[in-house]
Amino acid sequence: MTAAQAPVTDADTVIRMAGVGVRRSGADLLADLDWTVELDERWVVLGPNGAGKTTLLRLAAAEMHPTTGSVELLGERLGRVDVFELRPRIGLASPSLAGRVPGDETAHDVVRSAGYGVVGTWRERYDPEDDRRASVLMDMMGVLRLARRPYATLSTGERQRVLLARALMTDPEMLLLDEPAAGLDLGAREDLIALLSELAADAEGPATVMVTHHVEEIPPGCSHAMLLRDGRVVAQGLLDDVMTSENLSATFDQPLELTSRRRRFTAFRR
Ligand SMILES: Nc1ncnc2c1ncn2[C@@H]1O[C@H](COP(=O)(O)OP(=O)(O)OP(=O)(O)O)[C@@H](O)[C@H]1O
Repeated sequence: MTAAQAPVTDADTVIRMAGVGVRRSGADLLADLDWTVELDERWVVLGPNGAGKTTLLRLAAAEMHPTTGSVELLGERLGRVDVFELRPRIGLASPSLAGRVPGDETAHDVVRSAGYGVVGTWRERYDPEDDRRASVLMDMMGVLRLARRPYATLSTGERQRVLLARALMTDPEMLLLDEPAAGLDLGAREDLIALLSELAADAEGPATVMVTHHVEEIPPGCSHAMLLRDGRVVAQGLLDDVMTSENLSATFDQPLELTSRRRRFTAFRR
């Protein structure tokens, strides 16, 4: 391979976006976005409703293509790679995925089918190792006792844990979480944040990108942050540099005071 043919991304870069724009119906959902995520980084993406967070995550999940610019995921350029080969290397838990799970599917099947990049068991063939791994992950997430329950009968918090186990099923190189704490009660939210914090601390764990609306949900151990507003980056980089009252105020377009205590954030209007 000549130098010109060599992949532009080094092995530790899991996401590289350059000059990315996404345009739909004449509107810029994302514009002029440059972003690099390394294997050992744990990102949070924060912004108000409609900022473009889910669009960004869908690009990172190889679920859509940019209108302009380039997206490289795990060393492969979107548009030049078979996304069906790429997707099992990416763990995704998102409301849109949750909405596609057939209600009568058991929790165990929801987790196990991730290896095939499908929701809903169809004609896949599973080996005992798939079953074992699904059980180990469900145990880790505290939902093993619910393995035989239909997904539709689970509570919001139980579903989130099942989806997290599913996202980890393929031992992904990157983990993408879209509002994992949405709809959880205080205890379930704190349990989830503790779990995400543990994952973040695992040096062998995947690069992680978590989308949220709430600074309270940022798990200790997050290393980087991106603040988005109207499809544009307000600030991005090391968490401590990005998470300031000024940046947060600019992102949510109101005077906000950001405080942190024991590696957790709170924000309120001044
Ligand atoms: N196909 C489309 N055509 C036009 N606008 C769209 C389309 N899809 C999404 N949008 C708009 O793009 C913007 C960004 O959407 P996106 O779902 O990425 O935002 P978000 O930051 O995840 O929002 P939320 O926090 O409310 O989930 C929104 O204003 C949405 O209405």
